[in-house]
This record gives sequence, C-alpha cells and structure tokens, in this order.
Amino acid sequence: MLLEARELSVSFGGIKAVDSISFAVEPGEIFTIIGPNGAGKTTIFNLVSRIYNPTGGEIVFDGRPITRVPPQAIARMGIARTFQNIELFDHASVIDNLLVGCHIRSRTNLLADMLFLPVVQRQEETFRRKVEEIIEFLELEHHREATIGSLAYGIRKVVEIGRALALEPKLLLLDEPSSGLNPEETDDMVHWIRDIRDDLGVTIIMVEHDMSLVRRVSDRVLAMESGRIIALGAPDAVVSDPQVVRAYLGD
Ligand SMILES: Nc1ncnc2c1ncn2[C@@H]1O[C@H](COP(=O)(O)OP(=O)(O)OP(=O)(O)O)[C@@H](O)[C@H]1O
Repeated sequence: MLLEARELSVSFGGIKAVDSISFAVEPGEIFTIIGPNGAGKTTIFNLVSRIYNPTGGEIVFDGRPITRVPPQAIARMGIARTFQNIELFDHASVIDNLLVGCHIRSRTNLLADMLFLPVVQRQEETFRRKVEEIIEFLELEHHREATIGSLAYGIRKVVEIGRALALEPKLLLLDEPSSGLNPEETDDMVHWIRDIRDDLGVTIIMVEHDMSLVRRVSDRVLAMESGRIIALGAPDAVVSDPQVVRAYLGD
C-alpha cells in the first residue's frame, strides 16, 4: 500500500466535509476520486498534502504515518500535486518554473546556496539535467524559454505537471487535470497520465469531472457525496452505479 486513509475526517463550522473516509491506494495505481460539487474531493487532497489538519483518523504514506508531518516536509517525502487553477510563476520561463520544483527538495542550506559552494554547483547541474529530462518527456522543447503567461492554457497544465514531477514524487495528486482543456488537449492529457505511471512508475490520485477521461485512465474509482464514500471499484461499475448517477443528477 502506498497511501492509506483510515477513518479520515475534517469538519468546517459543523459541516463534515470529509466524514470517516477509508481507502488504500496501491503502488503504480491510477486512483480517481469523483463526486458532485462540494462532495469533499479537494478536501481529501488538502488533507493528504497536510494543508488541512484532520479532526479524526490517520493517513499513512509509504509505511509512515504522515498525519502530523508539516506540509513543507510532504514534498520531500515524495508527494507532489497540481492545483485546480494552475499555480505557476506567470512571468518566469518554463525552465525556471521547473527548476523551482527541483529546489523544493533541495538538500543544501541557504548559506551554502548564497556562497554557491561546490556542493551547490553540483546540485544545480543535477537539477538542470532533471529539468531537461522532464522537458523531453513532456515534449516541451518548443516552449522551454517561453514565459508561462504567453502559453496556451493546455500547455500550462502540462508545465504544472512537469513542476510536480521535478520533485521526483512517488505519489502525484492531480486536481482536475482536464478542466479548461478542449477535447484534443484532453486526449493528450490521457496519454501524459498513462505515461507518467507507465514510464516513470509514479502512482497517481486524481480528482476529475470528465467521465470519459475517468473511464479511460483509472484503475479504480472512488465516488463521494457529502463527505462520504458512495461507491469504490472498477471505473465502469462506479460511473454507472445508480447511487452515483443519482448524486450527479441532484448536483
Ligand atoms: N477551508 C474551508 N473552510 C470551510 N469550508 C470548507 C473549506 N474547504 C472545504 N470546505 C467545504 O467542504 C465541502 C467540500 O468541499 P470540496 O472543495 O472538498 O469539494 P469538492 O468535492 O472538491 O468540490 P468541487 O468539485 O466543486 O471542487 C464544501 O461544503 C466546502 O464548502
């Protein structure tokens, strides 16, 4: 098991956004969380990445309890994420945004960085190589020097995934990878998600509304409504489950 949530709960002002949820994600799995607006999907991501403190339950990652690990330590432990509304530095280039990802897991300290000691220089070279690998992997060669603000939305989404990969994560959390994409870009996204798992061996948990994408890439799907699990299993079975269909119709 790479990630396990045990009876995980969080409440906001009396509302149980996540209500005693348990699930386990296997290494190498593409695991998707679906559900109508407000079901608690993004809240699960915020719990796993330690932005929210749970009011109950436990999270175990790679055999270690992370329920009380500070959020800054999460990336270094091997969990990276993307956001619903893309969070990149708009005025910086693709390369520089990817380098930021590398620096998040930097092992050197600030003084060493300021003095640009040999250890820092070596690390910088390693980071540059890593960034080049990601640029090649995600076919971003044409955009390497472009500023984020000048890029089409679909490309920015790929760069954001690249920045998360620069952390060399074991687990990648993708928040609505297809949102804002046209059908052609969504097809490309299907390929990136598969390649990241197949070629890089990264486990993926994603939140997604596009049921065609969900069916095409997921190994298993967890459906939520009002903070609770209403179905968990194979994509086709979950997506056509009467309770899941009803939850979406009432949305
Ligand atoms: N920081 C917060 N403060 C107060 N309420 C919150 C907070 N975060 C989430 N909630 C509430 O928790 C519930 C679940 O929200 P969440 O964003 O997880 O839903 P979601 O399933 O991701 O929805 P969407 O598909 O719209 O993104 C909602 O009622 C939301 O208003």
